[in-house]
Amino acid sequence: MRYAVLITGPAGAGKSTFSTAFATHLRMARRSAHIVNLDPAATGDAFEYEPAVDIRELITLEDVMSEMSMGPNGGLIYCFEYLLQNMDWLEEELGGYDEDYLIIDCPGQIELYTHHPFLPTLARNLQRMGIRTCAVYLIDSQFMEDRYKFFSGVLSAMSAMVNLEIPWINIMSKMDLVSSAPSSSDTTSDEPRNGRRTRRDISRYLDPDPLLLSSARDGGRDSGRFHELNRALVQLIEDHPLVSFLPLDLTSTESLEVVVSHIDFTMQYGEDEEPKEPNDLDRGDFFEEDE
Ligand SMILES: Nc1nc2c(ncn2[C@@H]2O[C@H](COP(=O)(O)OP(=O)(O)OP(=O)(O)O)[C@@H](O)[C@H]2O)c(=O)[nH]1
Repeated sequence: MRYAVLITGPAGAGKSTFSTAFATHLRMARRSAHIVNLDPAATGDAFEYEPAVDIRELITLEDVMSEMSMGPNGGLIYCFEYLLQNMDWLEEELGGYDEDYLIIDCPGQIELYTHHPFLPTLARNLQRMGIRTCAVYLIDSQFMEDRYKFFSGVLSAMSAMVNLEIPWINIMSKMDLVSSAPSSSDTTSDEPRNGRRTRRDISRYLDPDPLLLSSARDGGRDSGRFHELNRALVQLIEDHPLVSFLPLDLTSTESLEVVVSHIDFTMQYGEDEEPKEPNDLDRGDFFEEDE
């Protein structure tokens, strides 16, 4: 059995960094892992490992922009459509990897996740090739600094999940940038105190609490029609609680291990091994000392 993890998420969410850390972790556990680069705009030194398969060997954004006189956005879409027309190239490139873990680093263009058919078609093709596939969707922990930005991230994750229809894990990346030190006594407010968030604050973002939106007090912004829009979003998230996030702190081996365990479980990696119970998997030590 071959396994593929699509590493998705908006630009700068940490996809390439996570792909490298993930590959290193699997290799240290003596598992065979390879990075597949599907970003035709990736710069030469984007990867610590040479990608085993690289879309830039088929087509690069630079060539499309210069030869077709296209801008960067149109050029990227052209590259993905070109790849879809050349799935036999990808199939051939992946053909040599049996019983391997393929870590597929996807581009950060948000259209790809919300409405473009590229990723659903790619996922169907991978499954047709007999590759068990799941996706992780990263959003940057800095989204937690602004609730409106955060909920736009939640909605983008929800939209991408619905669009892709494969097993799915949402990840809050760059948790090393978030201080989770508990404040002395008050853990009821969701506002950071002295610039530091409490663990309770963080849990309200990992399991998105729609009340964060309805309790927003941002001056004139939450009046009138904007307030109505927020209420509608709160209702949507309450009615469809599809999105929760696993925290990822790449400075902690344990945090990475927890994320990898969830990915393994989602794909039922190694069917011959003892099946894992979902309850055996927690979200690491973010809340261990809480309460
Ligand atoms: N502090 C911290 N920085 C990170 C982490 N992951 C990535 N970064 C930084 O965030 C920036 C973007 O990281 P990338 O891994 O290139 O993000 P990406 O999602 O692949 O970006 P695109 O391919 O452009 O969409 C880089 O400056 C990284 O060094 C992390 O876990 N912690």
